[in-house]
Amino acid sequence: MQMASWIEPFIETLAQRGWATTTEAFTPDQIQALHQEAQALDRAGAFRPAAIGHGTAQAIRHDIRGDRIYWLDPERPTPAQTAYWQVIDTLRQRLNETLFLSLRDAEAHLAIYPPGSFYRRHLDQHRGRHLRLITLVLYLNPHWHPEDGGQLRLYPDPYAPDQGIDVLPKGGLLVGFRSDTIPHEVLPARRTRYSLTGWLRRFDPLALLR
Ligand SMILES: O=C(O)CCC(=O)C(=O)O
Ligand SMILES: [Fe+2]
Repeated sequence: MQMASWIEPFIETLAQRGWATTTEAFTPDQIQALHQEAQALDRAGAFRPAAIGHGTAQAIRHDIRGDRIYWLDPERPTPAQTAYWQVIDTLRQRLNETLFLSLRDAEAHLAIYPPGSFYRRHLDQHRGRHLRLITLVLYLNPHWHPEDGGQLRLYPDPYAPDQGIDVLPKGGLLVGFRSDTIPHEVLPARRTRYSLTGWLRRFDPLALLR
């Protein structure tokens, strides 16, 4: 199979400036299928309020993070999720080959931000745990406009830490950025905002002890 043409420039840009976007990773049909799945799962009550922190320090804090989430089970993918994992895995392998990363696996959750909700500025690595290296956010929102809010604001420049770059969460857009170095936030959404967020993780030596 020929390598999808978006992958090489996406990885090169990600390596150079720490973040990259593409609209070519998924077809409109794939995005629509994932969006419908998210809505059906939500109607079935499958989403849970997202917590902050890790382990026993977990807490629900709507003043920090107001989305609800549904973790995908990579062992039991739906057809729409199979297509998603294939793209994520191709990207993971290609990142390993070109940047000599040792990305071992991925985890991903669907997220729904109801109107008025947001996620304050943060990094995607949990304190004391450095497994997540690359964050990949795929947006599932048809017809999203600037007045709908919900922008992802990235702060990629350590020398201008408050200079943000806004990304509109339009359906079909995939954003990748370094989980360890790029602070980011989700601005308040004015419509229900759908996304599928994945993290590429390196090998966890502690897993051998469990
Ligand atoms: O949905 C987004 O644009 C980013 C979400 C995020 O930062 C996270 O889930 O850690
Ligand atoms: Fe994040």
